[in-house]
Amino acid sequence: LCPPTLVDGSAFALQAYDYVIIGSGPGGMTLATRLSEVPSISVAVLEAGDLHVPDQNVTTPGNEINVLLPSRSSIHAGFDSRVVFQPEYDWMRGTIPTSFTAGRSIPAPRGKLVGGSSATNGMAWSRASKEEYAAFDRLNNGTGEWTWDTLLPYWKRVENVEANTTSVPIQNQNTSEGLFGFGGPVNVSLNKVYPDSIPPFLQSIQLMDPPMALNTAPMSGNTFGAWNTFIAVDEETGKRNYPAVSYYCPNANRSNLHVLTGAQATKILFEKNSSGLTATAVDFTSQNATFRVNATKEIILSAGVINTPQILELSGVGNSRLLQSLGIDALLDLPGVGENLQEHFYIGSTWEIHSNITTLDALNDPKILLQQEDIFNSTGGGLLSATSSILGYFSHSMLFDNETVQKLRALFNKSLSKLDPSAFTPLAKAQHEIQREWLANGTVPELEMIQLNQGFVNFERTGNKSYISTNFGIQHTISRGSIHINTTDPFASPAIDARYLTTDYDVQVLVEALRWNRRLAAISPLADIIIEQTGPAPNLNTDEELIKFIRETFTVGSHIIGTAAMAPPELQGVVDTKLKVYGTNNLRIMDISVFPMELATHPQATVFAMSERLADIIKAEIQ
Ligand SMILES: Cc1cc2nc3c(=O)[nH]c(=O)nc-3n(C[C@H](O)[C@H](O)[C@H](O)COP(=O)(O)OP(=O)(O)OC[C@H]3O[C@@H](n4cnc5c(N)ncnc54)[C@H](O)[C@@H]3O)c2cc1C
Repeated sequence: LCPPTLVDGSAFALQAYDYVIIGSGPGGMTLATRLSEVPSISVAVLEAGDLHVPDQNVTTPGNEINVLLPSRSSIHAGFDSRVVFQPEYDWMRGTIPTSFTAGRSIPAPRGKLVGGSSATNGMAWSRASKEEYAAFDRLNNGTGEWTWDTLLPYWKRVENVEANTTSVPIQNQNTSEGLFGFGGPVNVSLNKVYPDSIPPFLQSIQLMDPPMALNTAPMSGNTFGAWNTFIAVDEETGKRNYPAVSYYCPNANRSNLHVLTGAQATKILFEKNSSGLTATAVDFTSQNATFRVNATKEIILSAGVINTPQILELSGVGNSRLLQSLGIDALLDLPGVGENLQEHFYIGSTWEIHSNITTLDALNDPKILLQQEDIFNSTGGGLLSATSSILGYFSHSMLFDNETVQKLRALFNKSLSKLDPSAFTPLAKAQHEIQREWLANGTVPELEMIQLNQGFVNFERTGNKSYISTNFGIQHTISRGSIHINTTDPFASPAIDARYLTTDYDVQVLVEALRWNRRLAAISPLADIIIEQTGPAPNLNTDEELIKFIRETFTVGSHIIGTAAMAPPELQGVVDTKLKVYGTNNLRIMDISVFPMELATHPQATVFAMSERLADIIKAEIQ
């Protein structure tokens, strides 16, 4: 049970609030809840979507199963997601099609409901390596404010770990008190159900040359190896845990926390004075009418990596040349707004396996789906409780022979040197130097492997066949994209010029990953359960053939970051280390767009922890 949100925009706009937060994802809702712990301050949240509590489409893990599919009508078949890329729950954004993506618009799903994209995501709960957070710090002049060590107490504050670590495919997983939290709002657990295709897969990866190691402490800052991922799921009920149920519902009755849903912010208003711009109000639409809500202390933009740069630009904050070309009064020239877009691109391999092994493909059979819905609703278990839990992170030398490692290193440098330097921001150039070091030292993961117990690429949807797949994603790409408005209409999607697969290096890493998969499939005991590879087709072998396959079928992690990056002004950063927008007195950004660099991880846990830490920063400033 959850108290309802406010829905009447006119009543909401009559009041002024100390803090007005735009967006209720892990960035916005975590902050709103923590700030409203101080009874003397009032906090208002504007959320464009609705409150979906209760809603089985959201809370049943299996309903999200196909997050990785590029398009529901593409060559990929599968068990359609009930939330991702569904207009009731999603902003339905997509990239500009290019020849690099074989003419496809690549979906950029984003949750549009209380809880944001954490309500529609794959639930994986992980942290990146210490060295990657150190890059956050390095890019911000080494102030020591945003590191793995400064985030650890906040991860622990968010988490309520309740994982059963005994009947799992990788034993002895570390859940020690030094690393985890046990009293926080977000329930973190491990899968309860593991298809029988997992043990042969795990055995064969350890027989590869070089062998894949298993990692039983992947949350310790060393993420190398394969592991069984934690998930943001309630162990007892098997249901997704996300900011609506973890942060909003238990605190919804606070008299100083006001959450208005169905309310889309369209513009932030500023007053100009000698110390810079002061954000004073937000324009928003609710039930087809337009309103303005005043903020007396601060406005915090938490609209996510796509809509945050859009709202900044609509409000006159961004690259002044772009704003002027659209007739927008440029209040602040911040050329980094909307730039530095980074994402993880993945390529899938699928094999049909013997049908006596039950995989998640069984859910394609409507009768089995109904049975599993009953099982899930009565026990919180069954196939619908299972996520793709076996994953891992690797440097090139952990997967490939020395010749390939050297080839990829050389290609990184060659690809960079071929590019027009003016196409990159100073921040991107600084990131590339860090990436060059990481490649040379092999100390940071370059690829993620996700194992899926279902068909994923070119498989038939018969319901009586079983498949196993892997999905390999490049973690630190050379390419950088952008998100900018091309109209002053706040209801139009901004243009997402993602530039995926525009450099030879980014593509070749995925080619090598496909070849690694071919080698894996020949190793018993995995080889013994495989009938045939269904994607990529066995006759695709040359680089050229595999690159065509990659462009036609690659998917993304939905881990876009960086479009309002935390970085110094000389690198064209947008926010400082207190997440305040340069040139403003009181506009902050708290969402994933502030990540200064892509992390080799599933990012939601870091967004929650950063928001928890920002709440402490703001509370300290109030006193
Ligand atoms: C399909 C998918 C799968 C993913 N899988 C995983 C995973 O398994 N593990 C993981 O760690 N991460 C995953 N992620 C990423 C993770 O969910 C996001 O990184 C995280 O939710 C980002 O949080 P945020 O607060 O920055 O933004 P969001 O969660 O996107 O929240 C932004 C909120 O702002 C609202 N909003 C936007 N514009 C406006 C406006 N103009 N007015 C009012 N409200 C507005 C939105 O409706 C939304 O509620 C996935 C993401 C997606 C989309």
